[in-house]
Amino acid sequence: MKTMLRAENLSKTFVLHNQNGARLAVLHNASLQVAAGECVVLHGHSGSGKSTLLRSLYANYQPDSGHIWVNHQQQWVDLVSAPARDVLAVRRDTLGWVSQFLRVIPRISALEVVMQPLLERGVGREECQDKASHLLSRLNVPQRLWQLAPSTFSGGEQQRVNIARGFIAGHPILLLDEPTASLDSANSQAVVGLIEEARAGGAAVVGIFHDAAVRERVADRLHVMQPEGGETGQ
Ligand SMILES: Nc1ncnc2c1ncn2[C@@H]1O[C@H](COP(=O)(O)OP(=O)(O)OP(=O)(O)O)[C@@H](O)[C@H]1O
Repeated sequence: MKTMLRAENLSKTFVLHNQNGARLAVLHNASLQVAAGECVVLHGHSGSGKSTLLRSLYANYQPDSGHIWVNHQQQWVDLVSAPARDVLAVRRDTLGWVSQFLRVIPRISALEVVMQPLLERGVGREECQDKASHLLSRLNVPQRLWQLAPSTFSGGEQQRVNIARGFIAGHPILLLDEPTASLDSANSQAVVGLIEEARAGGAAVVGIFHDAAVRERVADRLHVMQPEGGETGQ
């Protein structure tokens, strides 16, 4: 199967400058490969570095060493050393991200928030709107909310807008940070359905899922984080 994402020997130590320079070694030579059509779930105790690894894969955190190779339009790009404009291009076309929380933009409607990643690719408004409506319906976001800004939505409603936004562009690689954390079981099932479809369509998925039932259903493989600040592959 085609490899889409290859992280090699990632190390990350946080230095807390405002706390006497305390150092927290979180990742030590973490390596991970994900193929098209595969879902790898990061697994380990609280504080073992799952979010740190996932954020590094999205280039939100800069590792101290190592490489993050992304198969971007048939070319390998190393996110650790790529210039910012290349990171943005990879995020627009190849690497999708669903965070735990929606970053709400005042006065922008839920529909518009969901459409944004596709609009940025130059897709026509009508098609974006159709896809956004379809996703919001699947995720049970009531139509009366679609034209409203999500700032007043419940936590679960905001999260479902966030998930619709994360899935709309059909990115070939998807990074999912606890996408079902604030959802009830019916809505979790809807998200699981989206993940399964994305995977069947060839997406490479890396995720964190605290819900064991969701994890067992979506994971092809677990990537076990090594306790005590170290970390190993699979
Ligand atoms: N931005 C940061 N600055 C300093 N320390 C951080 C930062 N982000 C994470 N850490 C530390 O790194 C360690 C790993 O955190 P991380 O959030 O990656 O763990 P996790 O496995 O995702 O945990 P959980 O399952 O509880 O969400 C923790 O000890 C945390 O305090």
